[in-house]
Amino acid sequence: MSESTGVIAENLHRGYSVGKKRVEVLHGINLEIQEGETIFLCGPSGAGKTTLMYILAGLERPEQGKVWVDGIDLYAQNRRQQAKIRNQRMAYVFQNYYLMPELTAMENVMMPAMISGRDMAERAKASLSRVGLDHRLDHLPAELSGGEQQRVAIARALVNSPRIIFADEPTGNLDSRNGSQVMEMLLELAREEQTTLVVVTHDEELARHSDRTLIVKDGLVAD
Ligand SMILES: Nc1ncnc2c1ncn2[C@@H]1O[C@H](COP(=O)(O)OP(=O)(O)OP(=O)(O)O)[C@@H](O)[C@H]1O
Repeated sequence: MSESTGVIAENLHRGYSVGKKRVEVLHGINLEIQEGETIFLCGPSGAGKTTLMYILAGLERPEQGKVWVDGIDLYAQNRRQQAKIRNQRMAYVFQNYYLMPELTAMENVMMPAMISGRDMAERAKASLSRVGLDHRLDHLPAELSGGEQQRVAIARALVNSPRIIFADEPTGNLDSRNGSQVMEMLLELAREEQTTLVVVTHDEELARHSDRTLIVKDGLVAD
């Protein structure tokens, strides 16, 4: 445990073996994300943006290197402790929303609150209200537009007041108007809550919103 807050990556290496072939993706990445910062990870397709984000987010173990989250050495923790850190401090927004199809908007947003055992319904309602979906509480995902589904996913991400939100191509399935709206909403809410926000996108135009943009290329990152 160290005194620092935010996310620190030290010398991250990750590659994949497919059959006899080996692909080296990350070649020793070092970076520091301050608490409350909005950071975009950009770069060409296949450069390793998602791989890097998953490692920072506790979703994929690096082959070498360390990730510190609020001073905790993430991958030195056992699986249960890692799950607890993810549930208490982190939230995720994905390109495909990953809503449970058989649950209503309200029930989807209540899910992480149930896991962490807090008062569910009020928090879920408040969170959906913040993304402008008070009138869609009882709709199933299939009864919502793409933009609305992503707003439910954002409400779900916010419900436990996470320290860090990781968003992987959050506007990738939306047209440009809906995409901008969703991105602006995510940025505004993260700023209001002083939540650290890490966004992966190949759309450098969106990166104008960030405090800092890092380009992932050739296995390394550059400002
Ligand atoms: N599980 C896996 N097994 C084998 N190779 C993988 C695996 N996951 C990723 N890769 C390879 O690692 C490289 C980086 O993938 P990654 O998804 O991190 O890139 P990206 O920068 O997010 O790309 P995009 O913008 O196209 O989504 C790619 O060449 C991909 O084929």
